[in-house]
Amino acid sequence: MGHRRGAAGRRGAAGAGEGAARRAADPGGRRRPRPRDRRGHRAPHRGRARARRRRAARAAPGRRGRPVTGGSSPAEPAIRTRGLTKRFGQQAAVDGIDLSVPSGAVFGFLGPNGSGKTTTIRVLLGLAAATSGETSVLGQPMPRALADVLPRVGALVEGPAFYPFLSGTANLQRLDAADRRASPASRHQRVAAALERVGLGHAATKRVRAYSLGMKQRLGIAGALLSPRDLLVLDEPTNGLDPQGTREVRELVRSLAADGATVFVSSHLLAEVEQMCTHVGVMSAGRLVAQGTLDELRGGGEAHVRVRTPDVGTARSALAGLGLVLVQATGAAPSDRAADDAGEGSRDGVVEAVLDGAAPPPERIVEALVAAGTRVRGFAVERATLEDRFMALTGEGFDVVG
Ligand SMILES: Nc1ncnc2c1ncn2[C@@H]1O[C@H](COP(=O)(O)OP(=O)(O)OP(=O)(O)O)[C@@H](O)[C@H]1O
Repeated sequence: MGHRRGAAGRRGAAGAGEGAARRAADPGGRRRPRPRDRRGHRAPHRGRARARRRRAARAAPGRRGRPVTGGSSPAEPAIRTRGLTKRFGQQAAVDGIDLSVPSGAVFGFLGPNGSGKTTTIRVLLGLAAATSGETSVLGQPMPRALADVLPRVGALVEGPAFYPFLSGTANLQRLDAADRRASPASRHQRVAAALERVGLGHAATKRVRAYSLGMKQRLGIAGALLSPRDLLVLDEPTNGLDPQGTREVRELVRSLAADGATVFVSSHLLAEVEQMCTHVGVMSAGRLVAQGTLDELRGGGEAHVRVRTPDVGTARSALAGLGLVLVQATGAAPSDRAADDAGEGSRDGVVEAVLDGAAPPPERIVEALVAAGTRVRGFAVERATLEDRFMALTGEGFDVVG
């Protein structure tokens, strides 16, 4: 169960806070100032951004809400790595991972503490250099295309840090002012829109020290949304939140994806990932041990058939006769029909077998059991839960509370 670490701990451990997240979200403007016109004013980017938005809208006409800005094909993964490795001395914190995050997915990056999630995110955002391997983000090679890609990526890494004595609006205005590409003339609208988007419009003038943790986290996400983004990278956005705050952030994350952005969200909470994600990648000790849609991962678990009967021996023979591999047979073996007939009753036992692709359908199995003389008192086809599956993959438990 829980190995939760507080937001302050996270900041301390990774040695970066708002500055890093902000740089991650927006380094292009700082590193590559826009050219100036004859009067010394910076050339506006608005026309280019509009053109990009129009292209994106044509590429993904079904999407609603805030337009995406990207030029990458929808079929192209939003994030792809090949053999990505990050070593700290002898330790491989990330060990040759091949990650593929489909465009438009809400991708849950799940793993126990210390499994390499934050390190991967830091490499993806150019906050740390990979030791080896290849990475592309929004269809462009990283870190080569960092300056082009990062303005299209909103990030919340290491938890948000704000001035507690300033209002939500004043904090976001300061953040926006640090973005050299952002026009001061439209700052007010941008900040108001971002606050509305995360449901903080009503608390815009309130000082941040009076915000709940969930509100602070949503303010952090608002900071990542000050300009349109194609990809949002959120590192444990519900860490340390109470159930209400967790619910608020979870709903927000789902709605961001509905707007058309790809959302890459790390978590050590299985239930959280199940509730808000369409896809999942599972990290264990630096390795990516599984990835796919939630259904694919669920389907990856073996299905079993469980029969409750007093006729354990008969059931075993019938299932074996159908070619099923028995995994357990417990209880009232051998069959004691005589005891039953004498009104003494017989104890039920359980016979369980693996249901692989070659197995007959459940109704045929029941038929065969009954034909063999098994008194079937219970019959179930059970598939491994995601939790069973992840336990098997990682050898560790996950927090299951949301
Ligand atoms: N700067 C660093 N120097 C040395 N080791 C590091 C550094 N950053 C991370 N590590 C180590 O790399 C491993 C992976 O850490 P990482 O923070 O990526 O895991 P995580 O899955 O994000 O865990 P958490 O959920 O606790 O943040 C850990 O063993 C950690 O101690």
